[in-house]
This record gives sequence, C-alpha cells and structure tokens, in this order.
Amino acid sequence: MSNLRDKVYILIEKNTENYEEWPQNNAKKIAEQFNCSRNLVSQYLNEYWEKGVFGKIVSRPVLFFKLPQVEINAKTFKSLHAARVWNASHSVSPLDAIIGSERSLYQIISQIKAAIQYPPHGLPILITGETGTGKSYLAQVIYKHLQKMKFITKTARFVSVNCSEYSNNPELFLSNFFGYVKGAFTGATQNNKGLAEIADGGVLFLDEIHSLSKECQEKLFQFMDTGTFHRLGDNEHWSKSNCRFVFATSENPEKKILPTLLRRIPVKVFLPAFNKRSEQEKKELIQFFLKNEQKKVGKEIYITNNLVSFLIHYTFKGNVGDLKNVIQLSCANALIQQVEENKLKITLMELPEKVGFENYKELKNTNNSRFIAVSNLTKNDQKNSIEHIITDLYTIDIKKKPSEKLFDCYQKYFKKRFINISISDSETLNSFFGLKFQQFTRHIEDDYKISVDTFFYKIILYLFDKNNYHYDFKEVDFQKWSNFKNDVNKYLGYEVGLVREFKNEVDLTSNEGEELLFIILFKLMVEEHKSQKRLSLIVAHGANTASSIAQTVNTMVGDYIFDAIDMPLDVTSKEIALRVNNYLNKRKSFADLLLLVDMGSLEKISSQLEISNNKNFALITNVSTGIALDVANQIKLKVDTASIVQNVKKNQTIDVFFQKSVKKQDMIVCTCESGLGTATKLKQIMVKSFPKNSKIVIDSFDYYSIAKENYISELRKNYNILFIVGTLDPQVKGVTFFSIEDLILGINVKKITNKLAVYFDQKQLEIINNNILKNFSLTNLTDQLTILNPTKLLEQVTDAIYILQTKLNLSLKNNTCFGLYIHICCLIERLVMQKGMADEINLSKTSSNKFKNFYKAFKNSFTVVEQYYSVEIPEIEVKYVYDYIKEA
Ligand SMILES: Nc1ncnc2c1ncn2[C@@H]1O[C@H](COP(=O)(O)OP(=O)(O)OP(=O)(O)O)[C@@H](O)[C@H]1O
Repeated sequence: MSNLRDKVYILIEKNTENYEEWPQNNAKKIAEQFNCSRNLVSQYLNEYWEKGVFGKIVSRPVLFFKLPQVEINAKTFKSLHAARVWNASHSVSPLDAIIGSERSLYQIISQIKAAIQYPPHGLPILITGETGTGKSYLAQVIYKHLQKMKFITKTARFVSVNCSEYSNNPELFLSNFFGYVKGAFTGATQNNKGLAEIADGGVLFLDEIHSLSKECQEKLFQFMDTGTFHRLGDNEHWSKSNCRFVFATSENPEKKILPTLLRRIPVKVFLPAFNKRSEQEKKELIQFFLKNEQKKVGKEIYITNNLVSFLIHYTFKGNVGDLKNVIQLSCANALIQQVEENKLKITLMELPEKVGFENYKELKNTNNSRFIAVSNLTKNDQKNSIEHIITDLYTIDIKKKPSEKLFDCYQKYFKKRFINISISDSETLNSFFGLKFQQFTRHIEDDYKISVDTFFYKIILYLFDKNNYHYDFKEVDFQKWSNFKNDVNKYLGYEVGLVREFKNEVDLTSNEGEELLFIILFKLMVEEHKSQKRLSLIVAHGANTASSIAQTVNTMVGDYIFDAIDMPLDVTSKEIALRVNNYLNKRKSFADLLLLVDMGSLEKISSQLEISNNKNFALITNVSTGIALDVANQIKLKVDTASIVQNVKKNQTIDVFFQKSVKKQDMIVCTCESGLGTATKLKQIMVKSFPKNSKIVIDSFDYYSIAKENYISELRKNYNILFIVGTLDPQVKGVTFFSIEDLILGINVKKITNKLAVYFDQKQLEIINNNILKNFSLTNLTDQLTILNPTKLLEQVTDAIYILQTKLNLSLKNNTCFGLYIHICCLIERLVMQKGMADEINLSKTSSNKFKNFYKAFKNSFTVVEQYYSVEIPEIEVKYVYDYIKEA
C-alpha cells in the first residue's frame, strides 16, 4: 500500500493526462478525496513543485500538474492557459514527428501549433497543396497533437467530411452536416445529430472544401462565427458545437472559395510537392514507407542504390501518396518471386508497370548496383550531423595539441569533408534563417568591411538552417569538454559577439556545443587573410552540369574553388543575368569575378550583369571540366585574374572576354523606426507589389543606420537609391521619402509610379499602382504582419491608443499612430506566439517619473487587449513605445 505522498503523485499524474481534470488538482479536492489533512497534501504538493516535478499554477485555488520532465528550477504559472501552452510546447508532439517537421515543413508546423492552441478553440486552418502531398494526413496528425497535448479530451472525435461527395447535392450536405429533426423530409423518421455536433470538442476536417456550393459555404461560416446552427427542419432551436476547423483543398483557394469564408480562415499553409522536397527528406519518406512494409511482410527489406536514386528523382504526379503506392507494389511484386527467402530484395525490376521511365534522366548514369538495408538508408547523411563534426574537431584538438595551427587544421578538415557541398541559391533564400544570414553577412561586409568566404557561408547554412538539414543535435558528453572549449577560446575574439548578435536576431536557440561550432565556422568564414577576394563561378545549362563540373574540379584540386549555378535548358540570357546578379548581390566584398559559362554570346550576358566599377570581371565561355581544371590550378598558384584569362586563351581554343563594369543597381529602401522585423515585412509587401521579373532591388534596413550619412554613402557606391518607404522619414538628402500613412491613404502612389516610369511599361505601372493600393490598405497590412484576426486586433489596438491619448492628454500625428498600430499588432502576435509566460513586470527603480506615469496609463489603456489575448506587454516594450512617441 503506497503512502499518502505517493498517492498524491499518482493522482496528479493521472489527472495531468486529461486536461479537463486539471482544475481538480488542488489541495482541498485531493484532501477530500483521500479524507486527510489539507495542510499535509499542500505540503507534499509543494515539495514536488520545489523539486521541479510538478508545475504550480497560482490561480484560485492553486493548481498543480505533472511536468513532462523534471525541471532544474521550480516552475510557476500565472494562469491555467499559460501552463497549458507551456506544457504543450515542452512535450514531444506528433506534429514534430512528421518527416520534414524540422526542415521543409518547419514554418508550416510552427504556424499550425500557434494556431491550434489559440484560445479558446484554436484558429481555423486551411491546408493547400497538390494531390497526395499529405493534407489529410496532416489534419489527422493535428488531431493527435491536440489530444496528446491535452487541448482536447481523449473522447473528442476527428470528423472528416469529403465535400466533393456533396458537390451536386447541397441538401444532403446540410442534413448530414447540421443534422435534422423528425419530419424534416420524407424518410426523416427521427431526430438525427449531424457531423457538426458529433465533432463537438474535437476536430472537424472539411476536405476538398472548394466543392461545396455557395449556399453551404455561407451556412458554414455562420456556424464558424457563432458556434450555433439549426438542424434541418427546425428553425427555432439552436444547436451548439465547439469544434476546431481544419480545411483542405488541392485547388487555388482564392479562386474557388468564397472570399467571406476565406477571410474567416486566418492560417493558410501550403504543403510542398514531392519533387520540391530535399533529397534527405525524400530518403526519409522512402525509409518510412519501407519500414511499414517490413512490419507487414515480417521480413527485412533490402533496396538497391539505383532504385533509391530512381525514387528520389522520379516525378510522382500523385506526390507522397504515389510514392507510397509504388513502394507497396514493388514490395508486393518482390514478395511473389521471393516467397521462400527470409529477406525481401527490391530493385528497379520490381517497379510496377505504370511507372514510366521516359522522364528518368538518372537512369543513364546508374551506378554499380548494391543492396542497402532499410535501416541504413539515411545513415550516410548522419555523418554530417553536428554531433559528428564536433566529435571530429575535439579529436583534432587532442591530436594536434592546441597551437596557432589549430584553425588551419579545422579549415582543412571542413574543406575535405564538405568539398561536395551543394546548396542552391533558391534553397537558401526560401528560409527565414537563409534570408537573415544573408542580410547579416551583408551587414558585416558593409559595416565592418569583413570579407565573407562563400564556402564557409554555405556550410553554416547547411548545418544550421533547419530547412536544409536534419537538425538532430544531442548534448556531447566529453570528459574533457571544458579543455576543448578553453583551447578553442584562446583563438576566438570578436566573432563570439557577432555570432550572439546574429543568434538573437533569428531567435536561434542552441546548446553549448552547437554554439561553439557556429563560432568556429564563423571565424573561418570571416578570417581576413584567407577571405575570398576572387569569386569563381560556373554557370551552365542542364539539371546539374555546372554543379557536377564544379564538384569534380573542387575534388580534383582538393580545395573549394568553384561555386555553381545550374540553369534550365530554355532559360534566356536575361534570366541568366538575373540569377548571376542575385548571386553577386549576396557577395559584395569580392575584388574579382571569374565567370565560366557554357553558352555562346558573351556580350549579351556581360552587358546585363551589374558589377560595381571597382571590381574586375573576367568571362570565359564554353566551359568544360578541362578548362575549369586549368583555371582552378592557376587560382591555386595565385595567378592574377587578368593573366588567367590570357593563359586560358592561349591554352584553349575558346573566346574570352574581360571588362570592367560600371553599372549600378536601382534600389528601393524599406525602413521602419519600430525595428528591422517590421521593415523586413514591409519589404515583403513591396516586393509583392512589383512584377516578379523586376530588376529593382527592394531591401529592408535598420532605420538608425539609414539615417547615418556614412552608411548611405557606402550603399550608394553600389546602388542608385530611388526612394525610401517607411514609418518615419530618415531625412536622407536627395532621396524622396514615402510614408506608410500616405500609402494607406492612397496619397502619393502616383508619385511612386512616376518614379518608376523608365523601368516599366504603362500596363505594368498600372498593376504596380493597383497592387500598392491593395497591399497597403491598413487591414491588409496587418493581415500580412500577423496571423491573428487583423480586423479585430487592429480595432482593439486603435481603441487602446485612443484611450492612451485621452489619458495622457496627447494628440499624436497620424503617421505616429499608424506606426504604433503596426508595431503593436506585431508585438501582440509575438507575445501570443512566444508560448511561454511574459516576464515578471518589475518597474525598475531607475525609471523616470514621467515614464512611470506613462507606464501606468499604457497598462490601463491596454487592459482589454492584454486580457483578450492572454498576454502581458513587458515593461521593456512599453519603454520602446514611450521612446517612439517621445521621438516622433
Ligand atoms: N509526411 C508524410 N508521412 C507519412 N505518410 C504520408 C506523409 N504525407 C502523406 N503521406 C501518406 O501519403 C498518402 C497520401 O496522403 P494524403 O491522402 O494525406 O494526401 P492529400 O494531400 O490529402 O491528397 P488528396 O488531395 O488527393 O486528398 C496517405 O496514405 C498518407 O498516409
């Protein structure tokens, strides 16, 4: 028989399982249940809390729950909701187990998590994507997540409705969905619950939502708004259901779903097609399905390397769903042949007939066939895991005895290990990390005049960008970890500060080991004497011609010399120039550019490349592995660029070209006094308003940097600044400023388009004009900036600022208000998404009385907002608003 202390533990553990039971976890209720002293129970509960076993919620009554794992410090929460959100974000979620959750689906899953735990019943979500990309699968995992994280009870249902079944029969939908009463139609012999009611407390998944008739869509959004509806045949009584909505469609939602319904779905996520996913993820999916087959057939499965390569490169029209079928059928085909064997071996021969080989380019270069066990399928990739690399660096440290040469050894090690690294530009730019890292390296190049080495730049993206790599770091347990750290630290300096600055900006959490690796790579990337003064780039047509020449040559000379850009066959010289310009734009601090291309006309591209006039530019055509090798060898021998061109001309019978370019790029600057985050979003909205092929660079900058003269003059060396868009005029001489306020009010948009007249034709200008008017409406702006309901949020923030002005007897200018609306809307979203609790408010003693008064008035004005979103605006943010208003 266990004692009372154990009984309390067991009861709390059991009740924690079911969120509905959490309110029972208080001393009074437990004491009643066990018929014992309340004080004693309270003592035990607090003991467990102090040990970090239970979390404490300081509501009335005080509640306890079992933490997912023991914490070092005692955890206290201000409300049930805060505890629940924290608990959810610290438990392993089924959503995190989805393949790709840490890379291609990373953003999507974070968005979904924030949306479904939004109080009280989550925000509706729309999942789009081609057929077979996993929309229904994701909806089911969302449901499992909600159950596991206790946002819904164990008995809550997942109700799936395939709307395409009702496309021609709205009445049937309404009766099945909302239920009916006896006599509602012929055959309605008794009252019947509808799917909406069955889903009460759970998840309602409406698949192929675009096929619902207009009438049904209207009824649906009325139900979404109020949670109530009439059963068919009964217009008097209201039925109720509180369910979470997940919608899916494989069509373009803007075209097929009523705008009124679409507006009520604030979170829209897009699942990528199978061929858009990385090789690593494809391999993991293949492994996942093969493991399922292994379980079914009860035999170990072996697959050939060529079949894996086929599955990775084949275009599956039905995406992941098709891949799953093809794997199942291949295993079935193999099983017929190998009934007697205790292993199942599958090769290209077992592929089902429906798979066509005509598009399969890789088949030409199949490798020597070899079988791989399913469990080993993704093993090779693990070799590049952060954990492995740190272990290697640690071993080098022990072997080499720390010396001046330590970082030379590290450099050699990385060059050897990552010589074949290939990350395309588009991959790096798609992610938040990629964009930020690019911006950051540009900032250190511009502001600190530090050159960035492309090779190490790529390794950092490869290892630390969750979109690119399996981010599976476990704590490294070295006996001599601290010695290693000390050895390395001897050679580190300002890099440490820069890395921390960057990490804070992207909100990258990392443990000690990861941080040290990041700093080592960063140091190697920026070491001045080794920095890359010459960029060598191969551009060629074909799926991987350029990268394969670059990889071969880099491997042959044992050094990372060439970057590569692969071009589709039908690309125009203009598009090539655009891609090369994008590449150059990211690497401003080089002295020479050596460009090796495979196409004919030299002048056509060179005239379209934008290279500042202080840089040498050499172009070599008809690139082949031989020519690239010749160039690489000369680079290794430190031959200067002009001589390389002459030598190649002598050695090879080809055309070469050398010129100094003088053309500058045009730029629109986006800035926002309330911070770089908002400026970046502003930039995204501007980019969206311009045609895709626009050559004008649109970029975001820190307000205070832009206001500095020397910063602007550096920028002007490479760019011609057309105008600035932002919340507050940074007063840059000779550059027109357009305030967001004007754009919101539709003022001055014509002036913008006038400035662009030389770049676009009349039709394009009209489109830009309309886009700006559309994209800069205040609601749309907030919509872009937040996932919360923009109209509601904006209304509440506007009211709060109005009250604040009245309280303080202030009259803020329109543009100050607009700046504040946008900043505070973004802030509220940040706080909602933060998952944890807001910091304790501790009005510092050093604050001025003026600020203290402001703080009080601000808090009073924002009470409604804070309560509605269950957030607390921290003092530091209030101080920010205070300074902003003071400056304006
Ligand atoms: N990430 C994944 N991990 C494991 N299995 C997956 C994944 N994505 C999809 N699948 C599997 O692929 C098949 C097709 O997925 P699903 O039916 O969810 O696609 P869909 O996008 O809803 O397709 P449709 O638009 O045709 O309804 C299912 O059997 C599903 O289990």
